[in-house]
Amino acid sequence: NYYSSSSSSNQNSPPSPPKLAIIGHLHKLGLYPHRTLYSLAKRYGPLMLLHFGKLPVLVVSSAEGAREIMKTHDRVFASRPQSKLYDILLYGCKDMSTAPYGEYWRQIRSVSVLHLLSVKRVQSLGNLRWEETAILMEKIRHSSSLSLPVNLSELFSKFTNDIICRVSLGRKYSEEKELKELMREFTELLGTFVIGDFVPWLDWLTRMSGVYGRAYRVASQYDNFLEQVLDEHINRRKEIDSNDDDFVDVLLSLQGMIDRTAMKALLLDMFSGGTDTTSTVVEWAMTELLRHPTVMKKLQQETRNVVGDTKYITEENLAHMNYLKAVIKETMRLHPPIPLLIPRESMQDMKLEGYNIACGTRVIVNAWAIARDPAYWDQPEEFIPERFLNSSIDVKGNDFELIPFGAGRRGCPGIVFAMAVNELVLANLLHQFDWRLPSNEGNNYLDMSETVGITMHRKTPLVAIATPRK
Ligand code: HEM
Repeated sequence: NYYSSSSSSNQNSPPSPPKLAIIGHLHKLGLYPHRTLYSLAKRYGPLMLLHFGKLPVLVVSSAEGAREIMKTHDRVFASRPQSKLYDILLYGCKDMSTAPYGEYWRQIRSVSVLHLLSVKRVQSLGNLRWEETAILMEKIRHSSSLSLPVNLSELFSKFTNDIICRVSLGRKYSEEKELKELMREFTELLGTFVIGDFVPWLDWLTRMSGVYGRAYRVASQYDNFLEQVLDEHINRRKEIDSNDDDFVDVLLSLQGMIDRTAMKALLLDMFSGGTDTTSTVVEWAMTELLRHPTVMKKLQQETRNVVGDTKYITEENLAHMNYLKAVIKETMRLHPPIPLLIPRESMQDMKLEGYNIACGTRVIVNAWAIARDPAYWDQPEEFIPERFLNSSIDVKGNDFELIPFGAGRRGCPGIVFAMAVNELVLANLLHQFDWRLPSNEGNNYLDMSETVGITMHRKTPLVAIATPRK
């Protein structure tokens, strides 16, 4: 018998499904871990203990549980699990998102929050967002004038990548094919599952597969690129005294507070944390709007009410668009870009709701499951933005039934940045164009399959036809 039985009584651990001898519960994860873990949680409860290899993993699937982890005991659960692949790709986990809890993390986080991602800093990037949004709208107008369908997934991905590149590095790199390929490979590697992290003696399987070799190559190529960017900026800074500093300029001005490796690692965070996440929100929002024409009409009505016949929506206009905000929240409820958030790790033995949780336990919060739990949401599977109109629930990490950005001291520091982009682009897409699917089969035929890497996006690209609004 390869299975050992449920260990709910084991030293008073949380309930646990039967597991296999060596790999524990790893075989249970399947292609869509957020879905399989949700099904398991329905059976074993909102605090469930799994084992990945020998490693204990606490899976949290209720808002109350999430509050315990990310608020009540936030400090205990404020570390991140280490992985050999992250070590290779992220300068020995010198970036913010994978750095273990401690003085180094605290320092780079406070520097970034203050200088790179603050409300003031994000506001100062308004012109840049505006220019890139205008370019995106122009591309759509062009396709529309030729009666061509628009590949929205591709456009959104390029749009957010261009914004992040301009903001962080000072210019776009999307025409540089090699770099684009490098970024794609980097993201793919970050999302790769490595068995050796859980069952060390099976690490040879990963080595054999060539993943580590690829990671070393990608890390070295990326390092060359970032070194070049840093040098270019240092030389340029000597020549001109520019007012529109990009992130690299800001980081260089902080020399002494952070070193060169930290700078490069933080730049990698911007790409891995900021690009795909932001574009998938717009991608899923447009998907849901195409499936719900009445919601789309209502949103278009709102933009009309606010700006009338004026062609563009500006950032000042957004403050008056409550329905737009509700549409974005509802999109993030049903399609959180990182459905299982980024895992945490506990730093001491403790008791949680009567259960013993050992130091070093990995914690997965299933934000996807919580956001569709009928205990908190009416008609949870339906896309109904109206539910947010007379509600104070927000995505900022205070309402634990909706935590697409996580919460607490390790919660996402890019939230203001991401929301500013999402709101502006979605408002303009709807204000400037009418949208329909290319086929005449009706909106219910729109493929809703997901893929999961680091982020959860559409499996097939979203293609739609735009007509400029009169
Ligand atoms: C819609 C867009 C985004 C979503 C859904 C998102 C989601 C998340 C989530 C779930 C976490 C983990 C939170 C936790 O452990 O509690 C996180 C962390 C992080 N995010 Fe975001 N993010 C987004 C955009 C951005 C942007 C635009 C940036 C930067 C430009 C960014 C940078 C980071 C960083 C650096 C961390 C690690 C923080 C730490 O460990 O201290 N994110 N994000």
